[in-house]
Amino acid sequence: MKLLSAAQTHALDQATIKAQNISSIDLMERAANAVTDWLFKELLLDYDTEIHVCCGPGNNGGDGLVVARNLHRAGYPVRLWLLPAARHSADFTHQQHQLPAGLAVQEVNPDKLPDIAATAMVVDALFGTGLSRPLEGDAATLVRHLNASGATVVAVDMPSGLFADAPQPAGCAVVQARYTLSFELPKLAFLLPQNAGFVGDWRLLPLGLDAQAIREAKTNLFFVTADEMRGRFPERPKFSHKGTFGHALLLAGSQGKIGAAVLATQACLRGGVGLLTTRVPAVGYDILQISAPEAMCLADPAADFLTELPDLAPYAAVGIGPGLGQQDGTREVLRQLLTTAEVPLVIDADALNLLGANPELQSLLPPGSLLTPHPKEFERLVGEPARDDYHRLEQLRSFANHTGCYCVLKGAYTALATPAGHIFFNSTGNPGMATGGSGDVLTGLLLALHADQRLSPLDAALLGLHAHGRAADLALPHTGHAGLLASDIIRFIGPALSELEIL
Ligand SMILES: NC(=O)C1=CN([C@@H]2O[C@H](COP(=O)(O)OP(=O)(O)OC[C@H]3O[C@@H](n4cnc5c(N)ncnc54)[C@H](OP(=O)(O)O)[C@@H]3O)[C@@H](O)[C@H]2O)[C@H](O)CC1
Ligand SMILES: [K+]
Repeated sequence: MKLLSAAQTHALDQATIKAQNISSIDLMERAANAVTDWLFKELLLDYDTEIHVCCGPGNNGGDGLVVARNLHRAGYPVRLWLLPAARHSADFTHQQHQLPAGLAVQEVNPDKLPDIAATAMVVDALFGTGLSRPLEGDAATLVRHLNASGATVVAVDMPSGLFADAPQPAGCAVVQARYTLSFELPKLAFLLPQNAGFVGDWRLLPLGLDAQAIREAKTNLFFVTADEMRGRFPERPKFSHKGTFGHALLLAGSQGKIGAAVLATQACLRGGVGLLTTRVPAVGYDILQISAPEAMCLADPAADFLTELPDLAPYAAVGIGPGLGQQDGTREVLRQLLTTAEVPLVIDADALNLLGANPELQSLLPPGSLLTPHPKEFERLVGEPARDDYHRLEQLRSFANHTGCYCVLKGAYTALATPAGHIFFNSTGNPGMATGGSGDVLTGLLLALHADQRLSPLDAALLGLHAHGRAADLALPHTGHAGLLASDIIRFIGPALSELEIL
């Protein structure tokens, strides 16, 4: 799915109106009816629920007027609040004239704000994609009042005060929605951790936007859905053999962190690799052989950390990082790998920290490699803290661009930046994954997919991110969030990948 800017969203509305030969009022009715249907279906409102609908002066407010009308007609006791404004949009004014006589309408008085019970439901239709500056004055006062009420706030299209595609200054008033009901395509703002407290759970409602206009809209930001991933993992041909799926090499583990090597090894095996050799320091040999008998184990001559790079000739892809430690000897293994590898590399964890601590190594990164930092590792890699999540995305894009590598930024919506400047947000996964070892599992899985000769580096990365989150989602009913372990994710890699084989 494309992520479009506020300006592009507006253009898409106009294109839809033209292509479908409808009026802007028709589109507003569709939007507001979809919101009302959702409220009826998902919130199961009682007829005595206190409902407040707060409307701003533009078309977001117009949507709110139609929602209030619908709720009133359905027999709910709705109170409608209008924000004082010098000008209103034409469609707002049109909808204001359609309000039924019995519906209570009041202008918001900042000196006597509405009484809102904590058990009430508030529909926030103050501002949407037309927000042109941070909220202040009456609008900010009302928003702070809504947030303090403790009521369940359902935002129409956007939590009011939040920009769709740019940061807002710290401390300015933004609605803290429990739900945000947006239309057809998500907004970039929904995917960034800094906005989680405003957006709440977001949903996309159908609006019937013009498919051709969506296809033609230019963007380098994408939200990757399950529908888009389905069928992208090729089924195994009947006459395949283990060579078809590649022989991978994993460099991992150090004294006290052999578990990371085990997890990455098991995940790589479950990711369908043809053959896997794992290189661990000697201390890990027995552990690995016992816990992952399907993998070959190549022990380093040193006991506690890696000091020698094996001959790379047999391998289709190499992964490095889980539990590696940052010893000088291991740094030299990384340096040698970066200068000699001619196959795709997957670089994680301490290998990233070594790249951060030794920036001269970064110029050796073979183009096309995949790096998988979490935000702290990414900060060490680029050597500069980000101002906010939007700035961090720009840093990510620029890093991928100047190194020619694919770079992940792990999070609730893990982002993948490509050398060409695209950013793909993953849609699977859950908070149970915030636990030690889940990154090691991702590395192992990504390594398996990079060794598979049938997949491009981009598809391998997208499939791996999707399947990793999906495996955790499949594990969740068995474990709950708190009880989810990295090894539970491994158990469900197979089923998660199978889902992606079928169109
Ligand atoms: N496809 C769709 O998604 C559809 C969306 N619809 C809804 O329409 C809104 C966008 O409507 P728009 O009228 O463009 O914008 P808003 O309603 O968000 O706000 C515009 C008015 O608000 C004023 N404004 C902007 N910022 C502030 C501020 N900080 N303080 C006070 N007033 C502000 C703005 O005035 P300007 O001075 O900036 O001109 C406008 O008066 C979208 O979000 C959906 O909810 C349609 O219903 C159809 C389909
Ligand atoms: K809103």
